Amino acid sequence: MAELEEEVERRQRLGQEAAARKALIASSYHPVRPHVYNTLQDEALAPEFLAAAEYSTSPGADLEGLLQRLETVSGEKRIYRLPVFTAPFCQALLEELEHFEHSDMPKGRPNTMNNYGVLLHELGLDEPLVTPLRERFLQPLMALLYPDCGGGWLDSHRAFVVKYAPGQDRELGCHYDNAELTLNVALGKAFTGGALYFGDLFQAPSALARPLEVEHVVGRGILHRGGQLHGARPLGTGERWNLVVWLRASAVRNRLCPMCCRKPELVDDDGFGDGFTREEPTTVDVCALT
Ligand SMILES: O=C(O)CCC(=O)C(=O)O
Ligand SMILES: [Fe+2]
Repeated sequence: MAELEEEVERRQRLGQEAAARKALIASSYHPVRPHVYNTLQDEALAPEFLAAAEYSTSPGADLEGLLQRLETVSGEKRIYRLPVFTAPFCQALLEELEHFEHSDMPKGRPNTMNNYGVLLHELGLDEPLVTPLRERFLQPLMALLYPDCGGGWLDSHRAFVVKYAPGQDRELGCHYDNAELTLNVALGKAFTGGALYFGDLFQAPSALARPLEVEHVVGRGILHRGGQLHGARPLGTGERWNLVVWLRASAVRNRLCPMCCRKPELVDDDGFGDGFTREEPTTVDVCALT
């Protein structure tokens, strides 16, 4: 019980501590690649990603059409892949993240599983980079790929970079994400090993029976459901930096917490917290439209 109470208190402090780190970083951190802080421009995005997102917002777009514009890694597991950022943008973002990692700024770690890497929100990269990426590009794609998982109702996210290197974290245990949907983009550097493996949805019996191995390809992003069991194999050589965006739809998680599968009991928090809301997002009653 003491351990549990301590963990509850730790979690209750997270929001405030993150806000304090964010404020300090905003006032004293000097970026090395300031242009990654500019509002996301189409030039930063891979042509394939732009084309898939543009198709998804066009009238009459459907799943079949979108599937022609991205790679289906597993139809059965509904795992997809496509280039997300241009190589120069991946490089610039990586340089910025590495510069931050080497700075003496305070660092909140991505989650309970990763000891290295950074939270993009604390770095001030949510507003210019991740929020536009979610709203303008990921939402239309996800609405077609995963309409049943809140893909069309994404209203918050938790974005972080995970880093694997010799002498640091080298692998990631099997888990499911605190997210309805996840984007995982390999930013670099050069590395061997570190493939992702995917089982079934975590609720399924023997969900890890025959895992599917998926190699990371630098510049490409993997899309999957948050509840799909997965982990990362040990890094062989080099360093691996990946941008992970846990995408959340309050319309889905307000009904059922994706971690414990129960009706959530909410506690006030700063910012987006874990993506739950007290109010339902305004929805359009399509049956009332005539
Ligand atoms: O190491 C990876 O690429 C996977 C990271 C991941 O699954 C997570 O942070 O939720
Ligand atoms: Fe994950």
